Formats: sequence, C-alpha cells, structure tokens
Amino acid sequence: MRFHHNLLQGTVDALHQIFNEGKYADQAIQKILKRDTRWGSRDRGFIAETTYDIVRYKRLYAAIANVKEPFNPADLWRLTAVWIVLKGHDVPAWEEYYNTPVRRIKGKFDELSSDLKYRESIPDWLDDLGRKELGEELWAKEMSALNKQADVVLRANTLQTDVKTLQEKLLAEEIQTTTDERFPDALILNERANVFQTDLFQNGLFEVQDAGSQTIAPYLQVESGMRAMDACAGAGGKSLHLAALMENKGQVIATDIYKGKLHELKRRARRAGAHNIETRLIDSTKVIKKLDSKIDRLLIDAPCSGLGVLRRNPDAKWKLQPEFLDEIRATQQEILQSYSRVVKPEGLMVYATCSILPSENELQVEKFLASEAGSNFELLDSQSLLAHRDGFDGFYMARLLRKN
Ligand SMILES: C[S@@+](CC[C@H](N)C(=O)[O-])C[C@H]1O[C@@H](n2cnc3c(N)ncnc32)[C@H](O)[C@@H]1O
Repeated sequence: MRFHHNLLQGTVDALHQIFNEGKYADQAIQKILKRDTRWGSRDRGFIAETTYDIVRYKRLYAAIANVKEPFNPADLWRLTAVWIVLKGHDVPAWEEYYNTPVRRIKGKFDELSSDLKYRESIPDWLDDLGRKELGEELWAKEMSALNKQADVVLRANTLQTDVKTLQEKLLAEEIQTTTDERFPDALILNERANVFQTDLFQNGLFEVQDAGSQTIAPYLQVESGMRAMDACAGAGGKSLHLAALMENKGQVIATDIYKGKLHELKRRARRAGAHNIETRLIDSTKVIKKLDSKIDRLLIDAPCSGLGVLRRNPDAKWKLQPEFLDEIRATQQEILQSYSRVVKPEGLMVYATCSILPSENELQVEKFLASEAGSNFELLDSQSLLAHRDGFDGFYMARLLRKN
C-alpha cells in the first residue's frame, strides 16, 4: 500500500483533537475532512477509518508505541506507525517514521495480545465491570465484535417505498445492498458509500439505521390508529419507524428534554413524509401527567452507556466514567417510574437500551416490577441483541403489559 503524507497528517490532526482536546471522533473527523477539497472518497475513507481504528485500539497501540497521554505530535505519529506495521504494510521512509522498530512492534503486539484489556483496548474499570456483569467469555467475545467496523444499514421508509424497490433504485445509482430476512425493512450496503448525498435520501425513501435498532419499533406491536408515545425520542430514529409501521394513522407523541433534538426530529419527519408525529418538550412533570393512562403503546428508548454501539462511537470507551454509569442507571429507573403511568390498562410498554450491561437492562426492569409503579405491569418478553452473535449493534428490549 502506498501512503500519502497529507492523509496521515490529517489522521494525526484528528487524533490530536480526539485524544488531547476531548472532541467527539465523528465531529473531529468531519472537520478534518473539510480541510482539503481535493481529497476524494478513498482519501476521506482512509482518514476516517485509520482514525477510528487508532481510537478503538488506543490502549494497545499506546502501550506498543510506549507513549502516554497527553500525546505530543511525535507520539501521535508513532501510533500511526504501529497501525501501519500491524496492518502488515511497509512503513514509508518519512522523517516521522525514522527508525520505526518494526520487529519490536510485532513482538510487543504478540506479548500484549494475551491480555484482553490490551488486545481489545479496554479501560481497567470497564473491563472489571464487563467481566463481572457478563462473565469473562461473553465479555471477551462481545468486546472483540464491538471493535469491528459497523456496516452501513438503511431502513426503507415504507411510507414512501418498499425494500425491493429501494434496492433497485440504489442499484441504479451503483449502490449495491443485501437484505437480511431477520430485518425486513433493512438494506445492508455491500460497500461503504455516502448515501446522504443521494436524492433517494433527500426525498425520504430511507433512513440510516442499524439493523439491531430496527427491531425496537416493531417490538412495540403498534397498529394503525393507535396512540403511541416515544418518550426518549431524541432526533426521532424510532419515532419515524413507528410512524411508518402505523402507516401514518393514529398518533406518535415524541418527547425529549432537548428542544434541539425535537427540532431535528420534525425536520426528519417532514423529509420522511411522516405526518402523525407530534413533538412535546418535557419541561415540567405536567406533560406526563396530562397523558395519564392515555397511551396504547409506550416506547422508552432510554439514555444509556451506549456500550452496544461502540462500533459506531469507539471514543465512548474512553469518555465513559463509572460515575456517569451510576447516574445514567438512576435516570433510567426514574424514567421508567415516571413515564409508565401514561400507559392505558391493557396497553404495552417497551423499555430499550443500546447497552449490553444487565445492570442497565434486565435488572432495571426487575427493579421497576418490584416497585409500586411497576406493580400493575407484567413482563411479557425480552430480547438481547449482541454484536458477536447477531452481527449488528448491541441492544436490549423488554415488553411489558399494563394489567389494570
Ligand atoms: C437513546 S437516546 C434516544 C434515541 C432515539 N430514540 C432514536 O432512536 O434516535 C435517549 C434520549 O433520551 C433523552 N432523555 C434523557 N432524559 C430524558 C427524560 N427524563 N425524559 C425524556 N427524554 C430523556 C435524551 O435526550 C436522548 O435523546
């Protein structure tokens, strides 16, 4: 492989912003990619993928390169040298790579790879927690799968098209996709492409949404004409799916505590042609009180650690802190306690997260069921998706029935 200095310089600059300035990886990469308009899609792909790879394996690469944070420019170049050697490429004869100890890098890699914390690059506290919650074997398999690059998955917007038609239209634009019978509205890109630039996207024929995430809205068993609520709607990934499943009939009440996210949701709903979504900002407890026992189907897509979606946000591994996890678990329980009251007798509620930790998932549901607010609910079913087993992001979902 022939390397270009300016692409590796772009990678080093992105890493500096992420590791030393605390920027989010996707934002830092986007900013760097805007820098040089001559960069084509391959160049952009190289910078993005190399940066993400080094973010994923920061702990391993830093130990091999024998560098510590905060990384100076020479340290960051050493991280890229480790990446080049471990990918099996020849190190370019550039000043920054002068005297790169290729054999030592390979030897160190073999030595450190026997330890999961290094092999999969996991902070100590998180490794301890994961082993405790999932058991050593499952944790190791899952962390390895979560370090792989995620597929780009589309959800056909059935308000506008169907999977087969969309697949043909994409093919006409030289975008090849694969279907998966487990996920009926999903199309998986055979090769990465910037699908956001297509007219098909601009005209609302699809959303970009992981296949695992596409199982959540159907799990709520909505029907046309029902009154559904997406309590933690964010920018509306699941609200849009619910509207499509309800064929634009009935109502989807989408709530969040952030105005900006609901604003983005409305923009996406217009593009998708989803007309039955109504947004409501949660700025007081009154919003929930007003809906007391009025909702047929409640989705709680709760805020969480995001450990199931590490393939998309690998820097979350380095940003997560134990205190944040404690706070988010408390928030999850509060949300269950306060929102569950909106469900009608005989109505259903789905509690979902993009976490793989039982303490954010089944244990939260158990705690809720044992509480006063949960005493008139019954757990009907639950499902976990794991990256190493199911091939997509990690999710948890539980379906509960309000009995009376
Ligand atoms: C997992 S994200 C939702 C993702 C979204 N459902 C989607 O599919 O794109 C969780 C959301 O919960 C929101 N949130 C946090 N606390 C909340 C609360 N008390 N009530 C409602 N939403 C809350 C966050 O702002 C965030 O948008």
